[in-house]
Amino acid sequence: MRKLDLQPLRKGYWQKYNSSLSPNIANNFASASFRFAHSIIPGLMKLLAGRNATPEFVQMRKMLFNPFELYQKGRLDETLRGAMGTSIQASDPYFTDELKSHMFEDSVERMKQPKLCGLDLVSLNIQRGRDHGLPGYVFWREYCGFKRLADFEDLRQFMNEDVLVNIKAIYRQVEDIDLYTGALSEVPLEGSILGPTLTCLISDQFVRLKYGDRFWYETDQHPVAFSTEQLRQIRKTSLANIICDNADNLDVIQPKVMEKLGKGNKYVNCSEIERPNLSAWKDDLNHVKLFDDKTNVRVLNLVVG
Ligand code: HEM
Repeated sequence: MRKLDLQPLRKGYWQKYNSSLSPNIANNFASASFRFAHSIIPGLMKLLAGRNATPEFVQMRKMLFNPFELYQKGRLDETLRGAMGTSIQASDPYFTDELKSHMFEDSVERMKQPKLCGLDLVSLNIQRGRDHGLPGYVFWREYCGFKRLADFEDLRQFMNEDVLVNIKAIYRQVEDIDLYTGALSEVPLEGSILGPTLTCLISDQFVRLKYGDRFWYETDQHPVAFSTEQLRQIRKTSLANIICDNADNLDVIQPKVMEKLGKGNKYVNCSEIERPNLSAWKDDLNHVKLFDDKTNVRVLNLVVG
């Protein structure tokens, strides 16, 4: 993130907009690479009634297409508390059965349709890559600048034995391996949850989304640029403040929501979390000159009256 300058700035404008880069979403990103996150989803959703309460767990199949649960008193806050206190699963080629065998199973029943078996998200992902015409894993490794793979033995350097056994049992040749299967089977890089191919393809997308975006919020290009004061206020926004402001009655939160509670990330009161002050966006009608200052006021009165 730091090397590619993907971190938000703490102050000032970001001046690396590049009009020759396309911020479009790449086919590989939507049909395979960014779906890696399906592997880190836990099968049970945690609900926490209070910070010291005993957690309750609900199978994911019961929650998909079921927002009605959240309408019950206290349920929204229990869900948010539970989600903030849940760690991700390992990013690997293994998935919860809730997504592999039971996806949307209960929602069909709720719609009073005859009971069907659930869907398999992993098969859908692999199939989606194929019907979008994605070349195989071997192609994408080369695309990322890695050495061309000649056979299954070449996979040993970056895949574990158990994974390799499965891959060899399913695919006839190394060129047949789907991008989704191959990329998720790589051992993650040190300090990361992604292997080399996913790191390459996902960072390519994020670089283009930022560098190729003429409206990037930190741009200094007029007329789209925010004022320095507006930017200062935007930088006070955090996921913690958004959750506090939108929950029903959440009293405390960890400031770094996506990180575990602990030293350096202890509960603080929602009222103590910094928030942006929106007065930096207040219009000063005296500056909107239609003819002169006097007529401006009269025109507005006419419209209102
Ligand atoms: C409970 C959580 C989730 C469920 C049940 C879910 C389910 C799905 C389903 C059913 C599809 C369409 C599959 C197809 O027919 O091609 C899909 C697509 C996708 N998912 Fe997920 N997903 C979840 C979470 C996530 C997360 C956390 C990420 C990434 C951070 C993600 C990334 C994607 C992407 C990039 C697509 C393709 C979107 C597109 O091209 O329009 N999903 N997901």
